[in-house]
Amino acid sequence: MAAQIWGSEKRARRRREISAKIAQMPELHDSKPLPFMTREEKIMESARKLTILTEKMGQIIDPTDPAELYHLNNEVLGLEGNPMALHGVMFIPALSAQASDEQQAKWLPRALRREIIGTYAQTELGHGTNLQNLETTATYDLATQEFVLHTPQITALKWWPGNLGKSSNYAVVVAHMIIKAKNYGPHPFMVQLRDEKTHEPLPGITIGDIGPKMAYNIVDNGFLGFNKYRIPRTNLLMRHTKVEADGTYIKPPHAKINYSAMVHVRAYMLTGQAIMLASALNIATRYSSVRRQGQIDKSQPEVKVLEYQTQQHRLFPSIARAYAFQFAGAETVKLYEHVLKEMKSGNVSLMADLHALTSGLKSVVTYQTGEGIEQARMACGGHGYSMASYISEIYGVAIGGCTYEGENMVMLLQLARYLVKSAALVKSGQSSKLGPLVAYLGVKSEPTSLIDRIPNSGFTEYVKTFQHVSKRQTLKAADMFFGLMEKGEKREIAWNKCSVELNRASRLHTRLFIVEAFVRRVNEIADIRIKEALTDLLHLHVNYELLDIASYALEDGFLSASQLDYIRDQVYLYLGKIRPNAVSLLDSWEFSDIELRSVLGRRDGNVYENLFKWAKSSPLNKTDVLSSVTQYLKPMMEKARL
Ligand SMILES: CCCCC/C=C\C/C=C\C/C=C\C=C\C(=O)SCCNC(=O)CCNC(=O)[C@H](O)C(C)(C)COP(=O)(O)OP(=O)(O)OC[C@H]1O[C@@H](n2cnc3c(N)ncnc32)[C@H](O)[C@@H]1OP(=O)(O)O
Ligand SMILES: Cc1cc2nc3c(=O)[nH]c(=O)nc-3n(C[C@H](O)[C@H](O)[C@H](O)COP(=O)(O)OP(=O)(O)OC[C@H]3O[C@@H](n4cnc5c(N)ncnc54)[C@H](O)[C@@H]3O)c2cc1C
Repeated sequence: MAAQIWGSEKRARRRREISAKIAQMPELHDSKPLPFMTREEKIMESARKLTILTEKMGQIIDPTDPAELYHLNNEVLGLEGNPMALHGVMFIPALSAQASDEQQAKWLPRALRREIIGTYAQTELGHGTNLQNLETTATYDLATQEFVLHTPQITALKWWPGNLGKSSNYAVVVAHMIIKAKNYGPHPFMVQLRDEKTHEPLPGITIGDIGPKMAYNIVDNGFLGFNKYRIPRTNLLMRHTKVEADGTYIKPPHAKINYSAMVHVRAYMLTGQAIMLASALNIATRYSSVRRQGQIDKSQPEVKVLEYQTQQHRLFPSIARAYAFQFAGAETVKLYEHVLKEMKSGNVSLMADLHALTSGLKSVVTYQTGEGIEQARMACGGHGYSMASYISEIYGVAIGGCTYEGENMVMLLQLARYLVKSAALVKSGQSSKLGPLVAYLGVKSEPTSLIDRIPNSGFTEYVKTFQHVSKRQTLKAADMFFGLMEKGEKREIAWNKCSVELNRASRLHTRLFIVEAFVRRVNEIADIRIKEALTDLLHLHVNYELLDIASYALEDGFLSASQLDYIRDQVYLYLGKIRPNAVSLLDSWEFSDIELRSVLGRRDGNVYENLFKWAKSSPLNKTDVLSSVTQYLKPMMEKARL
């Protein structure tokens, strides 16, 4: 099963080997539990481990393999980020995709050797979503052949970029490029921020940390202002766009090609989200099979809380989602790598499809991951609320994904633009022009679902039902939009008035893709036992998801009330079938105790003793009487007694 999750037996084996090596290297372990550290201590601890990793990485992993690097990071540095998180996640990908060969030769080896630390600085205090209204300017000075970076007002301060505040000394900065008074829109520039020897900010740069956040507090998300700060013309990233010495602008082959670093993260973050969901579920499911509370049959002893159907209903559909996201994420990464290769050789025709797909997936996956992790926390009762469970940290990190790389509603609306264009093709009789991901929009469906009518139909009838609801909602939302425009409404106003319906279509389309990716994967599996276990999970997934969106299928009679009862019964049937495999389905992800960082989710199940040990190690317990008591509470009580 681990081979299915991680992509191959070799990958699963390598993960195990890497975890085993890390287990033997105490210098790479947290020196004390992260929740007991201050933010400064955590950053220091992370930097300490990071430098050891830079030295010893080659002994543990193949540093050129992103999957091994990701695993090493998760084990050693953890989810809360690290002082170089953005260096790998966005700085290097931005340089790789947007810098010319000559620029790459100059900067990439230095970045890869970690001679310099970089980040991606795009979002500002006043604007994050609407890139057209970013306010930082890069004005070309023809006389000196330099760009002058400037922050005209406080809202133009860069705000949020990870590791910008304290750790990075370089950044890819996105600024509006102005040449001879003409604004060419946002473009990426390579900018040195700090002196390489002293790490002091360079003159003309104002920089710092934006303060503590809901989670991710090891990352020094930062602010950055420029006061007429000059960089050479050749620091504009010039793989796709060029500016010649005389100010001549050569436009890129696709208007949005400079957005590729964002698409990179949107594609790769899906499996990251799946891992976080599976981690929280691993903790909750293990704990639920240790925790005994109450009886189902009063004549019997107390049961493990995992025996309760409500507990299974709370956890198991999310287990199915974690697998579904992992499989959909793996497919998306493959597609991304393919499109990137094509883009590098000048073919930009697949960018729109990839943008639409990753926009929808990013939104649905992060939202449902957040939901699943929060349910996992509640499933652990009181102990879930303790930082000893570590679930709250996983939650805080995971839901950051609903916001970064494009706020979820906004990204769903990006997918909706693609769906509406596709609907227009269907309406004008041009279904043959639909791309493969939306081809179903042009296919006539049966009048009613055959879900419970065709025995042994595999998952075909389910897929058809998902296709039907997605198609219907897409065409309905598109009709609403076209209808408003026909009535004379301006395009943008009509769009806004339909945007809730449009986003519903985007969610349904994305959920269909996730179901299809799961079905594709299960169909590929040769090992009978693995196939059986995953088929059970897929049954739970399709029935649970369908129940969740049933109103769309009920409103036009595609599903009947009796079919809904059938689907509900299937959910209960598969909850019971999955119960014996539940812990194994999560243990198959092979998270080590070091990686999980959870007292509650320990592999050995020795929860209570370790919770007590954890509580005793709280800094508050170093002394029996705190100074808050001697200074304030004790005098107060004494005064009251007089
Ligand atoms: C390697 C491992 C990675 C693991 C990762 C795990 C964890 C990550 C950890 C921590 C977080 C780290 C980093 C976070 C970083 C950031 O958040 S960086 C900042 C991200 N910011 C955003 O995402 C901003 C969101 N806004 C946008 O993307 C754009 O403004 C928006 C697309 C909303 C609109 O752009 P705009 O230029 O204004 O668009 P127009 O209205 O002019 O045009 C829309 C048309 O353009 C098409 N389009 C837009 N984007 C793309 C694209 N990327 N590719 C292809 N096409 C694109 C769009 O489809 C429209 O086309 P039509 O007009 O409909 O044909
Ligand atoms: C943990 C974290 C890490 C980050 N790291 C980085 C980084 O490394 N580099 C970087 O540059 N940035 C980074 N960011 C910033 C992040 O990319 C932005 O916050 C994000 O893109 C959302 O933009 P915003 O803050 O402007 O939200 P807003 O756009 O102000 O969103 C507020 C509300 O307005 C709604 N809204 C906005 N526009 C529309 C619209 N057109 N239609 C409908 N609704 C709309 C949204 O849906 C939302 O409900 C990070 C953010 C976080 C939380």
